[in-house]
Amino acid sequence: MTDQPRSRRLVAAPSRLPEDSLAYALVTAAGLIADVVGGLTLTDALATLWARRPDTPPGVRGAILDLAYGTLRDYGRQDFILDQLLQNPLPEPVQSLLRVALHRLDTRPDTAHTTVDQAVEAAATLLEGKFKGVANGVLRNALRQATELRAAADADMVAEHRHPPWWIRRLKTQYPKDWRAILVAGNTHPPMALRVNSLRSSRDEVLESFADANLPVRVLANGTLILEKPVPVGRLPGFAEGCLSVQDAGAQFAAQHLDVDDGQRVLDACAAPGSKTCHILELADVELTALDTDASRTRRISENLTRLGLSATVKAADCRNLDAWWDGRPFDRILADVPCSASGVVRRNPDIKWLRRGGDIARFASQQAEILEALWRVLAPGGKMLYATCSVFAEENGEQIAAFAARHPDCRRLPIGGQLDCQYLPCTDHDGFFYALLEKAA
Ligand SMILES: C[S@@+](CC[C@H](N)C(=O)[O-])C[C@H]1O[C@@H](n2cnc3c(N)ncnc32)[C@H](O)[C@@H]1O
Repeated sequence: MTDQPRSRRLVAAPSRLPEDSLAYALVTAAGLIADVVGGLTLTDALATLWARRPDTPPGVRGAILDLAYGTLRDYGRQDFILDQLLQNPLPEPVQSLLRVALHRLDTRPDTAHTTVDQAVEAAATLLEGKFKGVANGVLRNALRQATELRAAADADMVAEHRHPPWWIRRLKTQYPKDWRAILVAGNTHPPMALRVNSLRSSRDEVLESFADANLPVRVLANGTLILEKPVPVGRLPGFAEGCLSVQDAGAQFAAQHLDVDDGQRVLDACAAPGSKTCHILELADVELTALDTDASRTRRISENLTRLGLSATVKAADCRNLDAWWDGRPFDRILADVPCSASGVVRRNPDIKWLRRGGDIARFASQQAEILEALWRVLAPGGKMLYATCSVFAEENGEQIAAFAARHPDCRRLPIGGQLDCQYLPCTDHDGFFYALLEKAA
């Protein structure tokens, strides 16, 4: 995905394909991939798709999502293979249809011929069917040359690791030992992780209800429940009653590391959609202000608070603009869960790795530095601020905090689990997160 003009071009699946056919899922997923190639996030592309086709049955939605997410996880590999098979890229969305079909050939070799037939059916409905023959030829060549193509892809850095070159190089420099494991984790399917709302239920009660519902689950050291197989939230016993929330185990460390106590005044400065806000309120009886600059996303904070039976003051404001939201009373605890590259959560948002550019990291870092400066002013003497990102890049994490501490003699860094830079690398159990706890001199 190179620097393309950011455009919206969702492709409507032609109605003559039956909705429950593989061809329909392939062509619809191809439209989503073409949107991402055009610069849209997958979340936005999906929102548009479901708004246009609200009656899509759950099974069809699932098939489209699997293909779209899987294709974006593997994107670098399919483009490498298409480069070997095509003289010039085909116009969108045909090129993306081939990406999706290659992804399916790779992951479902048992149904290779069905995939090719259905992809050709799908191609017949795009751009007046002009590329049906080419699609057929390319996919059949991909099957015939599978062994050679696989070997060539394994020898190419981007095709092998399925991340952009600048990203791989950065990780190699910053994590000489772990870069490969980080990339592998970024290409896996994320687990469905849950948080128990201790105000509404106990972990034992939840475990019992899951056993009754035949939903196998395991418990991590920080209390996170990991479902063996993801299910729609509607099937989770106790979800509607506010006993549970969906939240990655790495994200659950935020409220746990903030060190909150009853009666404190707490600020969650970048709070939407409010997962960590709610977790803090489940852990302690505090007076909490939840801020977010994005007014549409602050509504999600309020919805989550209501579902879980919690309350906080929710405001839409840029936390750097103190005049817009601060009443002058300092906070005992501040969570600064700042906007970041999200490089630690690419397995959940695989479009991110292709949409980001290397230069974005410095832009995030300077925005984060501004947020830290503003929030330090509203922290009470003796108070603590937890800085958090879901990034693995040092510029946004250790380097950011080292520079901040150097600028502020009244800042003392407190260890978390024995470490000043608490970097959780993405792995089977959790996404990648960074935490640093800062105390202001009394
Ligand atoms: C990592 S997300 C927060 C996730 C949230 N803490 C949670 O756990 O649900 C970062 C958030 O920061 C918000 N944001 C970005 N810049 C901001 C600013 N200057 N002031 C307040 N919020 C900001 C974004 O709108 C986004 O919702």
